[in-house]
Amino acid sequence: MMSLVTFTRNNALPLLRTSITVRIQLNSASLSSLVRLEEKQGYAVVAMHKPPVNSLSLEMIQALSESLSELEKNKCKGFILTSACPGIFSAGLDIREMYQPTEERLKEFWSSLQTLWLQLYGSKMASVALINGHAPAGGCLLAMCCDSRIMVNGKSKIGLNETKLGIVAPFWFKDTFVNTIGVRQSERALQLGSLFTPDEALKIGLVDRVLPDPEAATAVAESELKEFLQIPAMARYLSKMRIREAALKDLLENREKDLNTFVNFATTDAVQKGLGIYLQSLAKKN
Ligand SMILES: CC/C=C\C/C=C\CCC/C=C/CC(=O)SCCNC(=O)CCNC(=O)[C@H](O)C(C)(C)COP(=O)(O)OP(=O)(O)OC[C@H]1O[C@@H](n2cnc3c(N)ncnc32)[C@H](O)[C@@H]1OP(=O)(O)O
Repeated sequence: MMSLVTFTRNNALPLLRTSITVRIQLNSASLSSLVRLEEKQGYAVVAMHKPPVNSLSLEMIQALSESLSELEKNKCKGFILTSACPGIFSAGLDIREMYQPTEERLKEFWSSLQTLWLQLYGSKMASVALINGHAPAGGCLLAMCCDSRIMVNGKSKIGLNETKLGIVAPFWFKDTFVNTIGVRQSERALQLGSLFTPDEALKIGLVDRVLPDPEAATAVAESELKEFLQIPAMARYLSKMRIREAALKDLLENREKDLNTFVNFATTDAVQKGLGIYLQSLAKKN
């Protein structure tokens, strides 16, 4: 099967004062076609490609994890996380993974998501989310794990809308949200399941910049990442950890408990009924 992973190589010069030449030798053959990796000068672009909406299925989550591991293995210093599906960053968790699941797959799904979050939120690499479309729930979580968020203006929305589906954002989603926009805004938005327009998101600090079109947003994402990469890497990473380490530690110490809570909660009749109705409403739209 042809791999959709695109990989262009060039003679990269180091961007980091503290780094040696950043040369990413991606093992594209072993990577999934769900994520496109592209090498740029001293950083990488990680583009989700699971049409139509980049929903985070088990395979997609694992593909993202593998891509990050590949970058780490190659001593990549930074990356831009974006989407190769027009108008969509990510529709969040694939709801079909949670609806009428087998227990075995549901556990693997959640455990893989925990791993991805630990990897992304605790990453030594600098990262910028280039949010070029809708980013509800898990999509918003991915963006919040990055060090900076650049959003393209338009009709897309971003936020943690879990309550609208009758489900509850886990504590580590909440921690990430609170660390990004603060306690009061989080408390309100989590309860209401608010989805924000780019300008609203900018106002509450959920995104850092809003640009009128994808080209302008890409240019700003690149310059933003370069700014992060110019800071001595260890100092930058340890400063990030000052904010994030408590949340990371909390999940690391409570992984099993969180997994059981999720499985028990997701498989209740009420949640299954709610997810079924939500899936139908998405299908009816079309
Ligand atoms: C006590 C508590 C303890 C523990 C917690 C326990 C459990 C809770 C875990 C909670 C975590 C949840 C995080 C999540 O991410 S939940 C997912 C939330 N996502 C959404 O609500 C987004 C839904 N989708 C949309 O709103 C739109 O699709 C979107 C705006 C993204 C794009 O709109 P567009 O018009 O462009 O596309 P659509 O026609 O709507 O969709 C195209 C097809 O894609 C399917 N689809 C969309 N989203 C999803 C999804 N998230 N999962 C699976 N499938 C999805 C949609 O049905 C269409 O399919 P077809 O009709 O073409 O077959």
